[in-house]
Amino acid sequence: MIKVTELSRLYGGLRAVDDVTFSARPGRVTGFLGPNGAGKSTTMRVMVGLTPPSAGQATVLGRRYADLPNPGLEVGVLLDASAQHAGRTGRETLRIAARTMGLPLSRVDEMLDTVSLTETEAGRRVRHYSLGMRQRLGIATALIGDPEVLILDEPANGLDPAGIRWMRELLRGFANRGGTVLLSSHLLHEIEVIADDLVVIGNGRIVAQGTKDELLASAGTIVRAGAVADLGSALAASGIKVVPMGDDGFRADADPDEVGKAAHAAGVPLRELRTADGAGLEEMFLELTADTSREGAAA
Ligand SMILES: Nc1ncnc2c1ncn2[C@@H]1O[C@H](COP(=O)(O)OP(=O)(O)OP(=O)(O)O)[C@@H](O)[C@H]1O
Repeated sequence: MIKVTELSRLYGGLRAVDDVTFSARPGRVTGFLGPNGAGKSTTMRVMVGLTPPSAGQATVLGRRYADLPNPGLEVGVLLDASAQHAGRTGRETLRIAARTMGLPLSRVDEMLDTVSLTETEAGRRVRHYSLGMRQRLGIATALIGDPEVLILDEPANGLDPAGIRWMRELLRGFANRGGTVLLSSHLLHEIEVIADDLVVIGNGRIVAQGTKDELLASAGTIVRAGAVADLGSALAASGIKVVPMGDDGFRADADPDEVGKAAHAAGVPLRELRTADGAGLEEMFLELTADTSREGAAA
């Protein structure tokens, strides 16, 4: 369990993290989603004691990270795969992690196997690793202490499609065994396929949170018609809020039944009527973060 309570972190006048509250629960993968500069990394750095909060707190398994006696046995962390010591081999990196945590060195081979780094690759220096290999090594280091909680910042960066699928299955298995996973991403589709719960952040503030299913359900209905102006009037007359989609339709804040009835009552023939589901999450993400993303601000 990870709990973040009324957390703020200021850099000079900038509120990088602004009164953020959420939790990540055991048995679930929680996706921490937001555009560049939203405050994801800062929040995660506070969680693992690398950055002090300006206000509020973050606890892992009921305690501040700094108060965990042997944190690697409870929380696996991967914040920046490129920050690993470039002069060490993969195997050395894992041996040091195992020694620091007081683990048998047999864990090193187990972890190399888990993340599919070969014997030869494990013998190479990290400076010669690709980003994807560094991510695998970082995940191996995070998992070596057999922790209950995983905190991963953009773990899919640099992984090829097969690597992304592998990681997805690994994290799913971890959560299914009762583990807590928090992973950040600015890649909506990556998060959408893996996460059970979502926390969306923009400009340091939480803009939406809930189960993925709840957020998808609240994404509304896609509706299109040849007579798009008439459709707009019909929906407005029924008190249904809409956002334009393309030049012939809307995303409506209502379920398809209501939208269909409103169009039917006004005699507007429809081209399309469906729940927004998967496609809606992207739109919701862009909408929720429109005030906060660079593109939104520029627009
Ligand atoms: N040490 C620091 N000093 C000053 N400003 C900082 C520092 N660390 C982060 N910031 C600022 O805080 C804000 C949030 O940054 P953060 O790295 O947490 O965002 P992020 O959501 O992880 O973004 P990305 O997806 O690009 O990694 C940004 O405006 C960033 O410039």
